[in-house]
Formats: sequence, structure tokens, C-alpha cells
Amino acid sequence: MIKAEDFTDITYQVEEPDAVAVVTINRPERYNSFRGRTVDELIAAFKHAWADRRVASVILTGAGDKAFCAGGDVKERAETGGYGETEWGIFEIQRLHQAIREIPKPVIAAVNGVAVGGGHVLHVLCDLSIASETARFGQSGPRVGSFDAGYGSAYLARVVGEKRARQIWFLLDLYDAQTAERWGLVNDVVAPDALLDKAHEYARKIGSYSPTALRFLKHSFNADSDHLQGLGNVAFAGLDLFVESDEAKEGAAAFAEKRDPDFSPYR
Ligand SMILES: CC(C)(COP(=O)(O)OP(=O)(O)OC[C@H]1O[C@@H](n2cnc3c(N)ncnc32)[C@H](O)[C@@H]1OP(=O)(O)O)[C@@H](O)C(=O)NCCC(=O)NCCSC(=O)c1cc(O)c2ccccc2c1O
Repeated sequence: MIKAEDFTDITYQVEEPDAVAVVTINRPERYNSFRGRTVDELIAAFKHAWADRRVASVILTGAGDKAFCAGGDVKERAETGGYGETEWGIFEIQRLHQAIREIPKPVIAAVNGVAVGGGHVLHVLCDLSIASETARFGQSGPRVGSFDAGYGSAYLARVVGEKRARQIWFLLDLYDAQTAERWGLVNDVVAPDALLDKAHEYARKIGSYSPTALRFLKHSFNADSDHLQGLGNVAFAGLDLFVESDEAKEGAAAFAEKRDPDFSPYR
């Protein structure tokens, strides 16, 4: 497992007064999109936080004021056909989803900018989400030749309801923080410079409560939707094959070349 001092794509800090681990995706030049290395580091960070008795909750955020996370690094995918080197030679995004759900401590997303594609899925999987007033939310897979037919769609529908989830995935618009709050996609909306303070306020409260009670509650909330993991296994197996196709490659290439994709041959 990657040691915290070797992290290149994220930063990891334990802030003891609030008993919180702050995990920051640190690729602002790529809108904090993730490659394989980023995903490996995020998994390691959640394991560090899980094992550390000083930590009662985790804040997940992005560096800078533009992006929380723009999902998979589409430029890397367009250039290399994949998401780059990883520790085990596997792109372990599903393991990251599991780590966020299974760590027996609440995870708070502090959404500081765009949360799009796989980055939107990350915040949806967090236990709580706080948005900056400037945050924007949405999915983009069908525009760039991708989809998340596991938690990213089925669990999203539990959060916002079927119609809104289908709207998010079929229209691919971006929604502002106020709309996200109205839809129940985020718990709070605050001014950009108050975002981390609000996240720490949540963490401080959580840190004062019984960790065992919180652990049972988190597992209990999860139990009802844990079977979606199986759906995710099917979906990601399909996605691995789909991203190899000309149709999916057209989506990634169009994004990198700053043009509209032409999916008409694949109808
Ligand atoms: C995020 C945006 C809506 C922001 O739009 P805006 O107009 O504000 O900014 P720009 O478009 O000018 O972007 C600024 C700058 O950042 C670069 N950038 C943005 N997003 C990415 C990205 N995802 N990868 C790489 N680089 C990115 C952008 O190119 C600009 O750089 P310049 O050098 O040109 O200045 C908008 O940018 C946007 O729509 N971005 C793409 C969002 C997206 O499609 N994400 C990927 C979805 S697919 C995915 O997430 C995914 C997840 C998985 O878990 C998978 C698992 C297995 C296989 C595939 C998976 C997968 O595809």
C-alpha cells in the first residue's frame, strides 16, 4: 500500500482537534480528475483513516476553487487508452467506492467546485455532502464514452429519485448548488470561503459522539443498498469492454480535441 509520504496526486492530513482526516485530490490542472495512481492513493488514504484511532470522520475535497473532481482523466484516456499505471495493474475505482462506503466512520464531501462524472459519484457515495455556492453537479459519461451503471446510477436514484437521476444521466446538464440542495443531493450550501469551516464543524460534532454507535449506524444505512455492489461488478465489467470500443474512444477523443463527439454511426 502506498505510504502517505509518497502521495503525489492527493494530500492527506490528520487534524487532531477535530479528530478528522482531510483527503484532498490535488490535480487542479486536470480539474482534480483521477487517474489510476489517484485512485490507488485515495484507497490508501481511506485505509489510513480507517486504522487511525485519532480519526473519527473523513473530509474529502479537491484542491483549488474550480473542481471537487471531474471524474476520470479523459485526456489521459484519449492519449493512452487507459488511466495510467497503478500499483497492482488494476484500475480499482470500485474498491475506492467500497472504501468510502465501508470505512466505519462518516465521510463528508466538501464540494468546492465541479463534481462531474466519476467525481460526482464520489460525492454521492459520501455520507454527507456540503457544497460551496459555486459548486456544480452532474454526470457526463454518455458524452465522453462512459457510464456508471452501478452505484453511480442506481444509488443516485435512491438519493434524488428516479426522475431526477434519469434527468441527470440522460440530459448531462450541470446543476448549481441550490438545485442540488433542493433535490436532496447535498446537506448544506455555504459561501466558498466557509466550506472547510462548515466541514470541520460537522467533523467536530461527529468526533464528540460514540464511535461504536456511528459505526453501527453507517453499516445499517449501507446494508439496504449493499447489493448494488453486485450490480456494479457487472456494470464495470461491461465498462471495461466498452471503453475499448470505437464508440467510447470517439467520446474521449472529442473531449481532448475540444469538439463535439459524433456518435451517429453507433445508433
Ligand atoms: C468539468 C467541466 C464541466 C468543466 O467545464 P469548464 O468549462 O468549467 O472548464 P473546462 O472544460 O475549460 O476545463 C478546465 C480544464 O480542465 C480540464 N479537464 C476538465 N475535466 C477533465 C477531465 N475529466 N480529465 C482531464 N482534464 C479535464 C480541461 O480539459 C481544461 O483544461 P485546458 O488545458 O483545456 O484548459 C468540463 O471540463 C467537463 O465536462 N469535463 C469532463 C468531465 C468528464 O467527462 N469526466 C469523465 C467522465 S467518465 C468517468 O468519470 C469514469 C469514471 C470511472 O470510474 C471509470 C471507470 C472505468 C472506466 C471508465 C471510467 C470513466 O470514464
